[in-house]
Amino acid sequence: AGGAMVVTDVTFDVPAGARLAVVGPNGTGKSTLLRAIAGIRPPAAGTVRVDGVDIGALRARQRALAVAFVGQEEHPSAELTVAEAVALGRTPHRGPWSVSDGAEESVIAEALAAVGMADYRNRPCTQLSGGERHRVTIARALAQEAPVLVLDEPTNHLDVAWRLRLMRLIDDLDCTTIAAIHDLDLAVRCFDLVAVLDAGTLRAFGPPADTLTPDLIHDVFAVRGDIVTHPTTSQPHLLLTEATPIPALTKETL
Ligand SMILES: Nc1ncnc2c1ncn2[C@@H]1O[C@H](COP(=O)(O)OP(=O)(O)OP(=O)(O)O)[C@@H](O)[C@H]1O
Repeated sequence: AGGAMVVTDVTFDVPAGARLAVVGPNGTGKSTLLRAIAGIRPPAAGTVRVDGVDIGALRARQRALAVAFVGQEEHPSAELTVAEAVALGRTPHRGPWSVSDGAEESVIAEALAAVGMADYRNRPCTQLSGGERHRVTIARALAQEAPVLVLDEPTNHLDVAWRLRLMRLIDDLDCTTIAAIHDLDLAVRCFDLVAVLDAGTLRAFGPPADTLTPDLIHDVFAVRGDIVTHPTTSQPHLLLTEATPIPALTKETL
């Protein structure tokens, strides 16, 4: 309330099960949009519907059953063990008096295994690296088993191998996934749809090849984007370089 509108005029539909990458320069409104989608900070105007239901009208528990969210700098609570932090994802599924049973335990174990943290289950969250903590918060969201998973820059803190594993994981999930992502090459290769935000409005929306064109990349990000073919796999990749050629170092400039 009282704040300026950060994101305006954004309307799109994501088919169930699709993977949507939200891209755009820093400060363009990606986190704001994702928080609105997840119902964390409802929009001042407009609605977000999951399977036709306005999530702004849901109580917290129903909302948590509909959408799982991982924030950009979210950390598991320090006093919890890894397994306890992931178990929090099961809270909306539990009745007030229910205790954890075998089925609950197996969901938690599966989520931990998906992010490679099974061997850390009894470790306090304080004794984790930044990337490990981040993987635990992703496991917590997976354990929530919501039909929509919203991830704000999920590759942050992850090493190169884990960035690619996370993309594989997202690919294997049955749920709809919406992720803010800075790596445009990953957006092109690993997502079905791309929403390009530019200064708080939706600049383009559609399949990666139709949205992340060299012209649009130049316009929105002020860099040069070239689609190149991987020498071994023949897959298209997006190569990003500075828009203006870097002057070659000559004897005179050295
Ligand atoms: N709590 C806040 N109060 C006021 N303005 C905010 C607040 N949080 C973010 N903003 C502003 O809203 C705009 C959009 O921020 P947002 O975090 O959604 O951008 P973003 O696209 O996720 O950026 P980044 O790529 O840097 O994470 C920015 O101009 C930012 O300065």
